[in-house]
Amino acid sequence: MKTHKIAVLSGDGIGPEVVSETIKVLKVVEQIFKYNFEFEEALIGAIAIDETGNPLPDATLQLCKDADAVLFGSIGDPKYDNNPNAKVRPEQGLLKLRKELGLFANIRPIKAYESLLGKSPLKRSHIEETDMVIFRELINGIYFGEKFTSEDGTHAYDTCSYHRKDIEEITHLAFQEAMKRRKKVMLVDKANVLDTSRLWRKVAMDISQEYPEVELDFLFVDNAAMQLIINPKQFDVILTENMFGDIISDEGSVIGGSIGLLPSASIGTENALFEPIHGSYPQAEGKGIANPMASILSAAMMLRYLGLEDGAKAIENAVENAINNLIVTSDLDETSDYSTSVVANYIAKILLSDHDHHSYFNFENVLMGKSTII
Ligand SMILES: NC(=O)c1ccc[n+]([C@@H]2O[C@H](COP(=O)([O-])OP(=O)(O)OC[C@H]3O[C@@H](n4cnc5c(N)ncnc54)[C@H](O)[C@@H]3O)[C@@H](O)[C@H]2O)c1
Ligand SMILES: CC(C)[C@H](C(=O)O)[C@@H](O)C(=O)O
Ligand SMILES: [Mg+2]
Repeated sequence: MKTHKIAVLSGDGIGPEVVSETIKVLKVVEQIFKYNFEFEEALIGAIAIDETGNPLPDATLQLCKDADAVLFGSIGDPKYDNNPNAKVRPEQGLLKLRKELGLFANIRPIKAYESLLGKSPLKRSHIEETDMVIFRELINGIYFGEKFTSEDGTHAYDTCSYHRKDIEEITHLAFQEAMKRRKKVMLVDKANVLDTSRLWRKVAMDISQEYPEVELDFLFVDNAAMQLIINPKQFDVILTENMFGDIISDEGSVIGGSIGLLPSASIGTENALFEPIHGSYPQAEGKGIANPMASILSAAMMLRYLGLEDGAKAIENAVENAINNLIVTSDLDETSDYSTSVVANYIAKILLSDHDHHSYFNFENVLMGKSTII
């Protein structure tokens, strides 16, 4: 089996906690399916600023370019969030990495798990059977346009800019995904106000000609924010620009019950990075309460991207088993006191019990501190 080189960027806050649990799960999958992973860690975010002055050191970027895939945790720190004057910020590391790797499509699946329907603040009848995927453009738009702050700090602007070529490729991906699903693409935009949105509509209409079986529809983002709450079942594939995608995906996470469940894949032509959609959740750092599932499910998306479908499916099934048995962190069940690692250990145990009985018993010993196979 080919060796897959995986760059591991744990980052800040809960990033290192959820990523180390994910690697534990990946090592179990590696053993079961005889995969061969080579993990190499590198700095990004606030920790990279502390250690090198740069939120994306050159060595990190090079490692990611050379890797078969990047596993990313989260970045961000209150010392920057609370200081609008900071010139260097952790988020710049992630944005530069996405841009340098050409990760134009951020794919964010959202679904309502049957056993969590009662855990969402939204009504069960509204959310059951929801199954959608957001295709968020990731390396253009207002995040990357010209920016300005005046010397006296009284004037600032950010510019939202798109070229046709920035929209085409992700639009094709969204239509191709729709062909495998319920054949519906919803473009979320603000075409009643923004020129960039009108360009998105034109490009989507043109490209839709190549996919006659797929129904293309349009929704203004303000209405989309409401529809996501009152009737999320209507969505199959949502296609949208960078900032709208950022906002509506956090909103959509409420359907599943917690943002701690939502994975994502950021795909480019040459590279790919896998990241939970949540941030560094600094309030939880070191407490062992962060939900590791978004990160573990991002790793499943990584395996699928690497062509390791068996491992991907096995992880998704094991996570679903944990969810069905309510072996979840407190974000999904306020009565739960299962920690980040207890949840990940359970997922690892299920993988072993489903696929590798011999090691399963060893793993029981590991959990009881009697062995160190993992
Ligand atoms: N991709 C990223 O690395 C990323 C994404 C978003 C925010 N950020 C950064 O993270 C920092 C904190 O931002 P924020 O508070 O707005 O967003 P956040 O996603 O870190 O946390 C928002 C809330 O979501 C919940 N949450 C998030 N992750 C969770 C998990 N794994 N398990 C359980 N609950 C979870 C918590 O209730 C938390 O208060 C900021 O510095 C921000 O810039 C980074
Ligand atoms: C941290 C930030 C730059 C990032 C974004 O806005 O893209 C985050 O919110 C995300 O959703 O990945
Ligand atoms: Mg976000």
